[in-house]
Order: sequence, then C-alpha cells, then structure tokens
Amino acid sequence: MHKPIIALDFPSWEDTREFLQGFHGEPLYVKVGMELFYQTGPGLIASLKEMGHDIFLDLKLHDIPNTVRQSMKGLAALDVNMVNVHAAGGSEMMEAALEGLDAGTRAGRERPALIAVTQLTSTSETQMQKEQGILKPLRESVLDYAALAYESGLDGVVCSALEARDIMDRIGAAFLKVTPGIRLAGDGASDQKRVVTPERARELGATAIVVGRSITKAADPYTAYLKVKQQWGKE
Ligand SMILES: O=C(O)c1cc(=O)[nH]c(=O)n1[C@@H]1O[C@H](COP(=O)(O)O)[C@@H](O)[C@H]1O
Repeated sequence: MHKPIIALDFPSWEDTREFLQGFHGEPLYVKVGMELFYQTGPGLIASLKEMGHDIFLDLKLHDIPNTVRQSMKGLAALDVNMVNVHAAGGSEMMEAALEGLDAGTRAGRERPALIAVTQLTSTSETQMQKEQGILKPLRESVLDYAALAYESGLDGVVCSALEARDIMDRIGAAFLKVTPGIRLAGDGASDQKRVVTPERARELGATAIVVGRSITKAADPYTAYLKVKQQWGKE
C-alpha cells in the first residue's frame, strides 16, 4: 500500500504498455482512472494483474445507492485492491457501495479497500464556497466528509496531504489517507490546486501518494518514479 501509486492516465492500452515497459518488470501500485478504463474496458485489469501490479480502480462512483451497490458488485469481481466513491453521494450510498463490494468479492479473496473522495485536489476553497455553496473552510469540509465516510464503514478517504494530519487526529491512524495532488519540486501544478511534494506528504501523515504527471510526463519516467519513491521514503 505504501509504494507511490502511479496514475496511468493514458488514452489506450498501447500507450500504457509502452510506459510500463520502462519500469523493467518492477511490481508497481498503479491507478486506473476513467480515461483509460473507458477506452479499454475491464480486460485491462486482468492484463495489469498478470504483470504483477496492485491496482487502485479510480472510477469515483456517485449515484443513487441502488446503482452504486450493483456497480460495486461488478467491480469487486475484478479483484482490484482499492476502489472509490464520492463522499458527497452520502452515507446511504457509501453503505450501499460496501454492501455491493462484500456481495461481489469472490470466496477466499479480500474485499477491495473502499475510500471516498472528499474535496477534489483540483478544488480551491474559493471555488468550493462559490460553486458548491459549502460556506465553511475547505479543511472543515474535508474533515466532515472524512467523518461521514468513517461512520459509513469505509476504509479511508482521498484528500490532499494538506488535510491528512487533521484527519488522523480526528479519526485515527488506521483510516487511509490517499493523497493525489503530488508534484516533484519545479513541476507545474496544472489543474491541481492543493499540491505538495512527496516528502511533504509523508511529513503531513499521508498513507499513500498518487502521482500522475510528475512521472508520466517526465522525460525519463522511471528516473522520476525512483525520485518520488526516494522522497516519499516508504515501501
Ligand atoms: O481519486 C483520485 O485519484 C483523485 C482525487 C483527487 O481529489 N484528485 C486527483 O487528482 N485524483 C486523481 O489523481 C491523479 C492525479 O494526477 P496528476 O495531477 O497528473 O498527478 C489523477 O488521475 C486524478 O484523477
């Protein structure tokens, strides 16, 4: 769980395979998001598993409880390590997601960890207040969503590392804090608003980091990955 999670945000399996060839067969923790999954379909998951990689399937479900329950049943059968929903879907939806995962997990297999997105790392406090009508500090909104996810029985949240310490203090160390919005020093933030380096994420108490463009767009992705891994300092 602790190795950096690489976001495979690519448009095709060919691009993904080419990228992974540069990692010399090293077993990785990868994240498959909407861009890749919608192009390739579920077959991709089996291919990545055959290559020995752990998988965070990031489809950020957010729908009525029944739809989420049934969809999670299908995702559980893919036997990935972690999946997610949006906490904004509410406690009933998050509980339904867990029920679906439990129902869909094959005998003898471990249920995928279920985490909830709090406030996307591309959201700023001003945006949140203006566009979502949440009139409190962003930190508080993240904490409230984390508490709701915890009360709904989830294993953790997706947040910025900037909020990890507060969540740990309020909910405890075992609750996962999976943190995207990671950049190597000198890399542009692009669409991300709440950004930290791998080293800072560790200091702030993140459980895991999710890194996309600082690795995938680097001139030498494997060297960038090793740099991220060294700065992050966990295996
Ligand atoms: O759930 C996620 O993985 C996620 C949540 C969030 O709040 N912010 C966020 O950036 N992500 C994902 O993390 C990855 C970050 O990519 P980079 O910004 O390129 O490092 C993307 O694949 C996003 O979809």
